[in-house]
Amino acid sequence: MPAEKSDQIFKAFKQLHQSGKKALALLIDPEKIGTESQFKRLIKQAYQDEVDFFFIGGSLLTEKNVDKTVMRIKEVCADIPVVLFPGNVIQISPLADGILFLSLISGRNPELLIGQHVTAAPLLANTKLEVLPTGYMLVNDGQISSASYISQTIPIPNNKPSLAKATALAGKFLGLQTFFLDAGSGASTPVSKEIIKNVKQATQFPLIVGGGINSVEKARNAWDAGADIVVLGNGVEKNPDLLTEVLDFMKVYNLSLNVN
Ligand SMILES: CC(C)=CCC/C(C)=C/CC/C(C)=C/CC/C(C)=C/COP(=O)(O)OP(=O)(O)O
Ligand SMILES: O=P(O)(O)OC[C@@H](O)CO
Ligand SMILES: [Mg+2]
Repeated sequence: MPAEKSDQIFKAFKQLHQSGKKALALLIDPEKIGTESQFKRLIKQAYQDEVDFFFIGGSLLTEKNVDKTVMRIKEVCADIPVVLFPGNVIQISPLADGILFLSLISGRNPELLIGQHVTAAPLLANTKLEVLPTGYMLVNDGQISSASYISQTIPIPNNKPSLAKATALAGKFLGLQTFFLDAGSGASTPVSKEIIKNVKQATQFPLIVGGGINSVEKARNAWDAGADIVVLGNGVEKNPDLLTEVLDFMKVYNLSLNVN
């Protein structure tokens, strides 16, 4: 019998989308977490600053330590959702709360549109992980990111909102219910406001935006354009104070929207 699944994470995503309240996800790369004490400090900081979600994953993870990373987060804060953001099927951990079941709809690589999913589905059915069907779109101006290289796909050009909109609409018509626009980790230019606006307006579903967001201003641009959840990865790896700065700003931003 398949394990019973909760729908708490998708409910939280929908609540954000419906209320207009903004949220932040901290992306943890299990292979870039530094020493035990540095990692504990970061997770405690995220907890105190009230981060909304932890995302865990990477384009290419070479050590099998996703389980251990989830456990170490849960030891410090059990009540913040830990969501897998997997580059492939071996990054599944039954200890997390949910999984972004990404289909790379900006690409034409069948393995990442449906292949990994067929391998993962029976495993996921036997876990309590909440499965979040997510249209994953890489958007970039030609810079090769780990995700575009590993997936061997061409991102949607950042100045072609009509292509992004058509792709997202196709994802919506296929039944996807969350969308993730990613410029790729460490991108020099984040996803454009125009693309975020178009995809949000076309899908009317929760929207996650990440890649190259390494300042309060870039986070604000993404939220202003329609992102519900902004993802921070490399920026916080380089400067943990960025997390506090962005979360402090987000609280004021949400107060100004009067949606708390
Ligand atoms: C459905 C399942 C289980 C797997 C399929 C997953 C898909 C479609 C993946 C799409 C392509 C891909 C390789 C995505 C990776 C996204 C990710 C976790 C990026 C995190 O950043 P990195 O690209 O690892 O950044 P660094 O190079 O900075 O480490
Ligand atoms: O590491 P950064 O540039 O913040 O990107 C995060 C994530 O969206 C990458 O897939
Ligand atoms: Mg990585």
